[in-house]
Amino acid sequence: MPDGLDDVTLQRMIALARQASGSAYCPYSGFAVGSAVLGEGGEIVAGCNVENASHGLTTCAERVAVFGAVARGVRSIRAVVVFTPTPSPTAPCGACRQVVYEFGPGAEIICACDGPDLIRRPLSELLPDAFGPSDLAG
Ligand SMILES: O=c1ccn([C@H]2C[C@H](O)[C@@H](CO)O2)c(=O)[nH]1
Repeated sequence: MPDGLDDVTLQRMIALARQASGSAYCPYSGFAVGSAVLGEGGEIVAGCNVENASHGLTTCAERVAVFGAVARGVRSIRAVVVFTPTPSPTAPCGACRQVVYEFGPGAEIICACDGPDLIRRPLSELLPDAFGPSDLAG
């Protein structure tokens, strides 16, 4: 796996993402999501989904976590955990994959849930041939 995410850090990320899902503001969907982002220096920043009465302004947990990490100075993301309190794991939406790519093209994505299954994939598999900063360089 990219950058060898150790099990202690992974379990800590899952615990923080699970805790963050408890703060989700999701009165419209009832679908609570928590996320935890691991920065290059080992910092972990969590987020939850925040819905809005306009629906279109809803922000996913992963983006809340990424933006929170960036606001704390993180510029390189090693891994992202997505937690849903469901029997099987949920993969991140396309918009969140693109946002993670900006700061972590080599990141590992881990999808955890209340059941035993865990999805672990490099972002490069979830978002192949991605558009990114280098496409604007020329
Ligand atoms: O990867 C995902 C997918 C969905 N949601 C949120 C958005 C919305 O609040 C609810 C239902 O789509 O789940 C996330 O936070 N992350």
